Amino acid sequence: MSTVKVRAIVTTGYGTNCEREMAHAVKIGGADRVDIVHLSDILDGSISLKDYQFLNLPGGFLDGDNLGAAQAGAHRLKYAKIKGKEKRLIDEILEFIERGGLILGICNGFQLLVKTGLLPGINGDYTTRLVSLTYNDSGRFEDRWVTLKANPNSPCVFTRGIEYLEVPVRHGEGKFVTLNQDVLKTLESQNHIVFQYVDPKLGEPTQEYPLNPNGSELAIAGITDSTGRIFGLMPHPEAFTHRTNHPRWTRMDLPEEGAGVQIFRNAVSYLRQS
Ligand SMILES: NC(=O)CC[C@H](N)C(=O)O
Repeated sequence: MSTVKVRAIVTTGYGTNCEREMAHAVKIGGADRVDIVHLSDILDGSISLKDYQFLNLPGGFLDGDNLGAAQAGAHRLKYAKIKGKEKRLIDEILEFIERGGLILGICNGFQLLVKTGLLPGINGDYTTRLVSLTYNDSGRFEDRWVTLKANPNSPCVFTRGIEYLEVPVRHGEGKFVTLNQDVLKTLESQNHIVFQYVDPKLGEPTQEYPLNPNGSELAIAGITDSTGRIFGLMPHPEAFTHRTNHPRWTRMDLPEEGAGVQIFRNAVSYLRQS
């Protein structure tokens, strides 16, 4: 039995609103310690990512979605220096990745990962911005349950053993787009695509609304970097930790634990073994 203690950090502040849900999911996923930390405490140097192996970026409305969801937050991450150090937050995150840490960005956290260039992280390039998340085709905030299909060939450590997953989305800017067709082809051929929105009856990716709630290219709901250790997705697995979260729980025979927990359990197991 491995004795590695898994320490997870969940960031908050500046408009984040899913930190408690995410911390709860990480906890029942098996982490030994879960700290909810204000981004300002990292920026002022009082908390360091060095003390953690699992970085969680939750959903919300960072800076009120000003300039586009997570755009202002991405600038802070890339350009604000940590007090008393010559380092920026992004440098601390790059060191964290180098040390083998795991990063999970959900919804606003995913938007933050793509807008900084940390994803798609093709062949270790964590600074070039190649993809984005923009306004839903419907032109409105989408708050509904969707069905996802996992790519069995993706290196993503978070989705091991998952074939399909039902989870909610709640976003205004969830449409996944790429800079050009070459980027999209690379994501596909190098298995960066982790989750796609599917028609639950057919089990295949769909562009049909509302099964695909935002019009994402190739129905993409989540992607990973080349190592499989950085994962971002628009839907919320942390919002399905208990059977009563499911909209049809009174009519279905569901296990006590919600299916979203597996994402967090996989992360913790991976860290225990590494
Ligand atoms: N739930 C979320 O994290 C929402 C993200 C972002 N504010 C959007 O509406 O797209």
